[in-house]
Amino acid sequence: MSAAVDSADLAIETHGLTKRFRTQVAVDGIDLAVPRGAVYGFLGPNGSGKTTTIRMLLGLVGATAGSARVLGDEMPRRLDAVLPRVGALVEGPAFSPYLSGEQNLRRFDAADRHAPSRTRDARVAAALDRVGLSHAARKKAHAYSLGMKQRLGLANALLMPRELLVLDEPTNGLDPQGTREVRALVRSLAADGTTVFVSSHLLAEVEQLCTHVGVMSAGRLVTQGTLEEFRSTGEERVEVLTADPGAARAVLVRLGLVVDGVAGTAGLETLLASAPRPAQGAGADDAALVTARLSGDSPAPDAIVAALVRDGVRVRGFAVRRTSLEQRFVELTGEGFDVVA
Ligand SMILES: Nc1ncnc2c1ncn2[C@@H]1O[C@H](COP(=O)(O)OP(=O)(O)OP(=O)(O)O)[C@@H](O)[C@H]1O
Repeated sequence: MSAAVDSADLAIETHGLTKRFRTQVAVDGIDLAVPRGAVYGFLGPNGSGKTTTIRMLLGLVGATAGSARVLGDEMPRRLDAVLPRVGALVEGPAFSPYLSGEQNLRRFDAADRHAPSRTRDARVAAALDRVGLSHAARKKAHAYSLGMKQRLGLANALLMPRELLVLDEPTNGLDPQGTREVRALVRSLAADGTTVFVSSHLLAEVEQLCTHVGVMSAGRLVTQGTLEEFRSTGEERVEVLTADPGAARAVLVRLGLVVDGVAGTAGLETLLASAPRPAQGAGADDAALVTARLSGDSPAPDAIVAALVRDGVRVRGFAVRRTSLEQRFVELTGEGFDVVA
């Protein structure tokens, strides 16, 4: 799905990246291409290999095979040059519950040999401000809500200027308010031009936040590209509710559509929900639903209806539907997605 992009324009690039645990292949030869400036949603069901990929990108675990470049440098060989430019939120940082948010950040910053102590106070204050925690800077971390803790984790990732943020399920376990806060923060960081690589098992989250998407399924990257490309690859189908399914099928075939099937009345709920109620005495009992795929050469929907009517097909309902993103994900991964926002 994705067009070739120059390596220099990529914040993350992997080739055949693989991780095997004993007999299990957790990540199976993936070729990631994350353009600089993108908000890249790394989407997949639980256990599909997202965290393992992120851990390899950050040099937290070695790859079994393949290569990875982060911000143009090979990982993990150039770890020391790369990591200072990357802010990461992988598993929540181990904050000390009895220190304040501010004290926790100072402690983490002091442990970072790239962080100048001279500017520490200002940088800690700026990071707290950035994530909206200035008011709670002196509060002990144990008194923070989950959303606040997650924002403190992001503040930690932002103590130094970063070119790339890598966030592993940043809204996992948060209540709706915390989720909104973290998403708004990610959006504002992206608006500053920071490349964001964010994993999620929530389709709605990726739709709301991301410019690009990569979909993992059982260790494989099954698709990647812009969100727009992804939306536009959904197929369009026409659905005809009719008492003359045989004649309808013949017309659709003549017009060059690929007829998927003819369903009995059991499958009609979706169409009936959006179609006008059949007139009395013309109930759906004797009707069937004929579905067919549209292609680029297919006539316009109104021409299809006209052709059906011209041939005497009694059309009781007609709809054009595009495969939803959710259906696309299910098709790609063979698994149901958690689509809760
Ligand atoms: N250290 C490990 N040892 C053995 N197997 C592992 C290890 N880490 C991960 N796995 C396995 O690799 C597969 C991928 O796990 P991973 O955590 O990368 O998936 P994920 O997409 O991030 O899922 P989740 O959202 O649940 O974290 C899983 O089957 C997991 O059990």
